[in-house]
Amino acid sequence: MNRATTYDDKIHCIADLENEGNKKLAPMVRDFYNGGSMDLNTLKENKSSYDRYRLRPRVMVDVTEVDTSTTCLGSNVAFPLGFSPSANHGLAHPDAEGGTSRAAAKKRINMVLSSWSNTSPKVVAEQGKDAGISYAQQLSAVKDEETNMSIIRNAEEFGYKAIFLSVDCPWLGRRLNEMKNTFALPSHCTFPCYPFINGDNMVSGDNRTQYETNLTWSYIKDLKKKTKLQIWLKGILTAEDAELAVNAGADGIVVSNHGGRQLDGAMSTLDALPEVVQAVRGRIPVHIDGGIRRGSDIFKALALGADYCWVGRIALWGLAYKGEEGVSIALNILHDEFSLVMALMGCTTVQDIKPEHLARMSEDGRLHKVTRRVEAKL
Ligand SMILES: Cc1cc2nc3c(=O)[nH]c(=O)nc-3n(C[C@H](O)[C@H](O)[C@H](O)COP(=O)(O)O)c2cc1C
Ligand SMILES: CCCCC(=O)C(=O)O
Repeated sequence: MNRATTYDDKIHCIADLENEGNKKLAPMVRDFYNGGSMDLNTLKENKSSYDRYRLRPRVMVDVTEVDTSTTCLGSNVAFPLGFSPSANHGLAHPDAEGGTSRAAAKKRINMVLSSWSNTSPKVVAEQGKDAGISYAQQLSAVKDEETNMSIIRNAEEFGYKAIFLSVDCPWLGRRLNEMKNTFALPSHCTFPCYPFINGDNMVSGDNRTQYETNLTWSYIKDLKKKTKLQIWLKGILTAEDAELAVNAGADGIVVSNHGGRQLDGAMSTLDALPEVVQAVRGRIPVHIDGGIRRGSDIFKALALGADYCWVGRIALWGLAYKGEEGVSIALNILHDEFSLVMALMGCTTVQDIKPEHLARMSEDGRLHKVTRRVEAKL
């Protein structure tokens, strides 16, 4: 591909999709999707961290063929990107999670379904059954273990490959937008994983929706005995917890801060990534989400040691803009951008992407070539 592709008369990059998608949303939904907790510092840092790295391109490489494919959860995928779990796709467009899933299947990338989805896990997985992609079920463990297990049993039955346990939300973050807007769900939004909810309140006093506050490492060991599905931990930010996660038997880690919606002031995920990668030492895969908006961001995360990237809000903006088609536009943009960056960086396979492809800008504006050893020091 030598010339840039046009996708849609209004959408040429993810920033365009964010603008146009947001225009179609009611303010309460727009703020719920885009917002984070408290002062939004972590939310902003997730994005700005990517700008602290510059690319060190290598030239005079034959880039006639660039292979962006990789493997994730046992599937060969088109490029190292998938959909993070995000609640309430039905607020963006009637296509909801089914549309997101069809777009993922068309592009051949993986998807994690939120336990707070408005579409059933069965229907979501059916959309991609012929595409060879993998689905994972996200779980925010609630106090009632029967409810947790019913979600896991459904995931097993409908062919999901893994449970992504969110470990960063024993208490829900303080999201000021939801307070200011008195966030309430429209009556058409239901939660198939929590079929007993029939009102506008997602997290009530009921044990079946109250988050479990006493999750500790033994929970992972117990869970591993109860299901054959892989157990991934989503929301790890430190080397210490990465080591404990490996010891507890986690099958993978997602370096995540919940898109800046939980602990404001927490490290950005790109800043946390090197210490987690170093602690894990290749024993299990390390993935990342948060703030990824361009193909070059995916490249940077891989160069710092991530095996795969996930995006949350981009799917929501795509859905808001044009349903499933909007999500496909987003994926085509990101895939094309990533292919182009690989070519211009002199990389023809994903395995070619190395720390040496980056320089980090320090506070005094100087650039420092990245090596795994230097970067792992905080
Ligand atoms: C509207 C919204 C809802 C979310 N719901 C969930 C959820 O149900 N479970 C979860 O683990 N993470 C949830 N997340 C966090 C995402 O999985 C992901 O970590 C985050 O969106 C990544 O950041 P990004 O949006 O900058 O890509 C949600 C994020 C958003 C924006
Ligand atoms: C009640 C939690 C909703 C899903 C979630 O995790 C989020 O909005 O970030």
